[in-house]
Amino acid sequence: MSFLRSSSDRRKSASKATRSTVRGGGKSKIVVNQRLQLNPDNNHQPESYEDLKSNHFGPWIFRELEKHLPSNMLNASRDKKVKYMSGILDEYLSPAERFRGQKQKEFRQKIISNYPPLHKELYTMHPTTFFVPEFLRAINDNTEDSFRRIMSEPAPGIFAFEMLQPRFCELLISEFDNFERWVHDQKVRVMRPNTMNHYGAVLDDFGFQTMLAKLMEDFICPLSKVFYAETGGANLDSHHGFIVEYGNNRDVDLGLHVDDSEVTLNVCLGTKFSGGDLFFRGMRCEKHVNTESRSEEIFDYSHFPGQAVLHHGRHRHGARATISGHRVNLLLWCRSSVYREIRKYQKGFCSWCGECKREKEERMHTLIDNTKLVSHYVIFILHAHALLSRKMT
Ligand SMILES: O=C(O)CCC(=O)C(=O)O
Ligand SMILES: [Fe+2]
Repeated sequence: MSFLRSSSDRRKSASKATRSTVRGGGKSKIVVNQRLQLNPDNNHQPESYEDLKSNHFGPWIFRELEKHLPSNMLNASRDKKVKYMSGILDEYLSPAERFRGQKQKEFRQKIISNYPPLHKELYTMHPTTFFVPEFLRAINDNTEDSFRRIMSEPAPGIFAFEMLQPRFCELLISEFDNFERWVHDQKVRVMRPNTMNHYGAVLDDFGFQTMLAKLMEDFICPLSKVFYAETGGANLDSHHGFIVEYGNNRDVDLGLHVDDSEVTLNVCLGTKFSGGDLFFRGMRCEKHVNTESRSEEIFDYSHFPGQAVLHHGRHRHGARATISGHRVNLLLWCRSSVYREIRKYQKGFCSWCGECKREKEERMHTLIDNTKLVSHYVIFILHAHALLSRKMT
């Protein structure tokens, strides 16, 4: 999903949303539809859209867009505003995206209206029962110092901290098991979390969308604004939340990959297992995703239940084989449509990609070497010239 799509699409949609051409008497004139105001009303307090079940647009986009509504819409009912804004936002989607979105919505609605949850209390955010007190305190204090007090940064850009209460982890695994049993008994076909995990489930598909949106908005965004501001973390606006599962008759390991996310939260839920270490191999842009790692980029990490790891989605990583037991993790891929749009227009070296940095350094060295060579040559010529002119006099 991307909020603003390719440049030509965007231009087309934007002009559709703001003005239309009326032909009459051989002349054409522009009629302003007033669907949005160019300048936001910053004094207006937008509604909360946390619970919105939009497949494409996060609550953040609706909140920002609300400030651009025409004045007669600003105080309309929330439902009316949602309908109005969805109508405008949908113009930014391709027919294929709209179709996929509609299918996904129907699929989710079907599951949600039939699946009986086992632990209803998990489906709405209860910070004090979900999180350990130290994590909550750090988020409430909301400063880089308070975050760093509870986090370690064992390798650049990778943060580890205790996050979830043991009881919450237990209940989430039990809810996931219950869902798996239901899927099996009802012979429902479900989507797996991604192309690489063949087990596990998408939490957003069976009722967790609102809770996970809140998890991202209130508990991950404060961290990502500080630690990943330059790489999309400043404006995360959608998520993909899922469970992965390894062990006997399940996935064994996960090969080296990058996530479809700007920021990834990976929390180990349990249970008892050996092996399953995470391994990291440095950040790479799209162009350099398959290049070699440098020794300083190689980093392995042992995860334990309740422990969270936060990393950039383009930080290459994987999970080693789970040798024994059952390993279950909660993954939240957090995305920024604004950042993705900006990236499309960025050319040349990428400041965070290890290979771009290496290429840049190499070019700098070549440039310096060439400059040195030229200056040596110039000095040599000057000397020779001086010598010759001395001899001639
Ligand atoms: O198994 C893990 O902990 C890693 C999972 C992961 O990287 C992913 O699903 O994207
Ligand atoms: Fe991953």
